[in-house]
Amino acid sequence: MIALSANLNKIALIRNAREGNFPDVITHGRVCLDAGAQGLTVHPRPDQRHIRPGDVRNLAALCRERQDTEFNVEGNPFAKPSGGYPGLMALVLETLPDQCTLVPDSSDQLTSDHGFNLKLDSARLLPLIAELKSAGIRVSLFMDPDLEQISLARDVGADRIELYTGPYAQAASGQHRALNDIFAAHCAAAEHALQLGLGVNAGHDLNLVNLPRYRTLPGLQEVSIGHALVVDAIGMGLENAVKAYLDCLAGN
Ligand SMILES: CC(=O)[C@@H](O)[C@H](O)COP(=O)(O)O
Ligand SMILES: NCC(=O)COP(=O)(O)O
Repeated sequence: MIALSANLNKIALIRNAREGNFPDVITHGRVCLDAGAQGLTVHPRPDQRHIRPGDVRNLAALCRERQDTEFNVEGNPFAKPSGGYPGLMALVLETLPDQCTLVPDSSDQLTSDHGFNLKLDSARLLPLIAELKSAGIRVSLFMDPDLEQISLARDVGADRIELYTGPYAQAASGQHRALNDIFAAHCAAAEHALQLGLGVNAGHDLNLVNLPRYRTLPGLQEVSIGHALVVDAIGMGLENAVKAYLDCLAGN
């Protein structure tokens, strides 16, 4: 069974558009879990454009009180603390999520748009990954489907990789020839990761149109989906949107 981890970034983005706490991120996280999502994902960024440190703390408590629910916190471990943002490592070691997905985003990026270059970052990542794992946190690295880089992910001690599916999603909305090539590259990357003993997650711009094919990726364990999930929820409601993604992942 492929786990659905609902990303709540965009709920927080709407909340931050006004003073106050409406919509309440925790309430909508609970709706996702009650609808059957196996976990929640957030990506607290230094500029706190959406998820804030308090959201991470509150969602960690929500997920802890529920059986078989995973909390996944994403972010760049090298981003400097600023304002009320304590830094990813401090926030994750304080809240102890089930999984931490390290992402090489710079602070000024609109969104995540590439995986790690471990030829450059391995030395800096090694001690951080060791520290997270010693705290009992599963570590996933946000990666492009590059076999050499995925081998380095194993070498630096990652438990899983998260395949960046942005280019796949772009191809799925355009010319199909590129889509076949890109999906084949993702399948080869997943097979390579599995042979190395790495788990395989995936995410970014997955939606109800491109997920039916992507769910056939060899050994896929978890997808984290937020942007399209929240857009779909505008039309069908959040509970129904979560159930639609779960049905899609189940092959219905
Ligand atoms: C790493 C990734 O692809 C997403 O998890 C990320 O959370 C997207 O961030 P925004 O929601 O800020 O675009
Ligand atoms: N890691 C991907 C994620 O959490 C959500 O990405 P998106 O669905 O908001 O593009």
